[in-house]
Amino acid sequence: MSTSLPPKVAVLGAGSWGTAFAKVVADAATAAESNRRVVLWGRKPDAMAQMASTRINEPYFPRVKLPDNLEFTSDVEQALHGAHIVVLAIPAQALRAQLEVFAPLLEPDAVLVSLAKGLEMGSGLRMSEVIIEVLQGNLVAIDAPLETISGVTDRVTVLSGPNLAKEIIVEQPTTSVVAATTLETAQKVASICAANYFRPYTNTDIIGVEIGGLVKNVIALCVGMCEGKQYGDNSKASVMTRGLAETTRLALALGGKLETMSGLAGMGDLIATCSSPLSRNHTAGRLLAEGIEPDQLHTVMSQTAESIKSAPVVAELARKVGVAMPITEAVVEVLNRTISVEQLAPALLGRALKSESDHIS
Ligand SMILES: NC(=O)C1=CN([C@@H]2O[C@H](COP(=O)(O)OP(=O)(O)OC[C@H]3O[C@@H](n4cnc5c(N)ncnc54)[C@H](O)[C@@H]3O)[C@@H](O)[C@H]2O)C=CC1
Ligand SMILES: O=C(CO)COP(=O)(O)O
Repeated sequence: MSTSLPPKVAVLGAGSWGTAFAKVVADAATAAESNRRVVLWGRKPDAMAQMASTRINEPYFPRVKLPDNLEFTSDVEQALHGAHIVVLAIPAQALRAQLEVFAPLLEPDAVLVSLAKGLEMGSGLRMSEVIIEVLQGNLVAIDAPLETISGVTDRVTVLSGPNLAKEIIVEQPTTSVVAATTLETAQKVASICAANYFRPYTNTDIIGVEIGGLVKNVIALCVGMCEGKQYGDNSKASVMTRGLAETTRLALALGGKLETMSGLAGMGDLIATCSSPLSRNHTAGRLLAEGIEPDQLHTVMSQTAESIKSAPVVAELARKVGVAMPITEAVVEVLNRTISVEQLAPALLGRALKSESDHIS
């Protein structure tokens, strides 16, 4: 990358979180009096042209004027040219196909930041694993040196935490976590998104941060069902707490760290998503309890609720590594229509009694 160009961040995906996060990065640049460029890319040319002229993302945040230093484009080549940090705000199941298009256009030293909270159907891979696989595949295809190929791992980072986009877009204060293989890379990413209403922490537990973020969506779906059934706070607190227990079991089995699960990407995000009517996963659960069929959810909501597709993949991964995840299994049964929402509580409460500290089941 030429040193004469200003630093540049590209945010790919102009949905709810991509737009809100691009605003965070643009505001962070202003606060730091940096000449860093921030570009938001979306796949729909008309929508991006309208955003460029009005500075408003009408379908998602019709009342929010986006910052003057945020650029908009539907031309991915233009977005990625000179970008030293590339943020991926594309839903989990679409990420691989999109990244295969983006990969040849990336700057060779670009750091990637994954915002998605899901597991890939079919492969069962976490998003950081999908990104590494695609980027390395692209480098192998062009016969890149081995150290360049293995170096990809250190350029892939994850950002997760209690980050409801609808709160962040109106600048309500929050925190988040950036995870990378090295603290140095995590700090580099944290430095471009530290705004006066957004405080990113850093750690090196990519597995824990990703598992916390994606499993809490499944738990939020279950809490949403409680909400829809008008169960009270005892029920919801029980699902959240036991949900964190099974999330922790899975994270540890995969190599994640215990302390991550009581941090922002574990407990923090779980509390935010399970408690908030703004959460799409929580909303999806409530709608199921109100009688909407699982295959109608996406149409009714018109926004991504990752747990609908990730829940069966989480359950499969847990079975593969020998971890019991009863709440996740029960949610999958509701999504498959093997049991009804009414049968969810009896199915969970009727299991054999056990010690609370039993880490196996
Ligand atoms: N909205 C939120 O509050 C937060 C969302 N996330 C995660 O961020 C990810 C993205 O979610 P949202 O932005 O909320 O979803 P969204 O449903 O608001 O937007 C998704 C965007 O991706 C675009 N898209 C869909 N398929 C695409 C494809 N094949 N290629 C390019 N673009 C495509 C859509 O056009 C849309 O603009 C999800 O994994 C979600 O779990 C994480 C934290 C907060
Ligand atoms: O991940 C989120 C908050 O941290 C957003 O949750 P939803 O995808 O359920 O809206």
